[in-house]
Amino acid sequence: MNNDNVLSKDVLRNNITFHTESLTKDYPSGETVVQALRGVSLDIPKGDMVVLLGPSGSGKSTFLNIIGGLDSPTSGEVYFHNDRLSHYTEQELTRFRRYNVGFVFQAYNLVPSLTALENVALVTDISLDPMPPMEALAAVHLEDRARHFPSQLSGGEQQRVAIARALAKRPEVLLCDEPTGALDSETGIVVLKALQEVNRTYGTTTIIITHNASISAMADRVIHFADGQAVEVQLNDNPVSPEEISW
Ligand SMILES: Nc1ncnc2c1ncn2[C@@H]1O[C@H](COP(=O)(O)OP(=O)(O)OP(=O)(O)O)[C@@H](O)[C@H]1O
Repeated sequence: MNNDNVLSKDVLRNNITFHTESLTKDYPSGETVVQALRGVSLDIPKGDMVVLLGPSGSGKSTFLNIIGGLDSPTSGEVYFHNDRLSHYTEQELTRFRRYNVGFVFQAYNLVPSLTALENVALVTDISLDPMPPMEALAAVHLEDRARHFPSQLSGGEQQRVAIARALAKRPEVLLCDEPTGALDSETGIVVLKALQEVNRTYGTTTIIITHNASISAMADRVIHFADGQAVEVQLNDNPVSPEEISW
């Protein structure tokens, strides 16, 4: 990393995990271009539970992928604290993801031939200061399923293993793209409860994309996307527990 990637001292943002400025992302599509993001400027404070809401195609996943270092913007800036991700090389992005970001997707992406514990341990092998895999499973209340294979676990349990795997490297950030998208409401609530507990216990900044507006009741901050822009940010002083959400 060179000095160009460090924000100047007068705007140091220790309590802001992500800061974006006029972020755009264009995808070529045949003869035309899809403008997936059209100038997104946001702050995501450290430790917040954030929900991203918005219609299909409004740019939520594109935004998440860019702040998570999986993709690069066409223009604009992304800072992770004082580090300018938008100018990182591929190698720097890989290191950023490895040490700072846990991803949870709608598909659990567990290795079928490994037990729950072994799936979590895969990640701790390449981390700087990992959690013991059993501790990560305990954080999502799955100690008693540690020796089970994915096929022996329910969908909700598999998603909780995926959360444990993301958590085990002690990331500052958990980025979750439709984590309950494949689950029924009862199971979805258990998964959201696991995410809320992780956020509160470890202070992990947690960003959840969902189509389900009722989930926003558990967030500290709700960001509404429409047509490639963040059109509204709502702050919630009294986030509820997932059990209180009417689905
Ligand atoms: N890799 C890509 N190549 C081309 N177009 C893309 C690519 N990724 C996203 N897009 C387009 O960018 C726009 C925003 O997509 P994005 O997936 O960010 O929206 P979203 O709000 O997450 O939608 P959903 O809720 O359906 O997942 C869409 O029009 C989409 O088709």
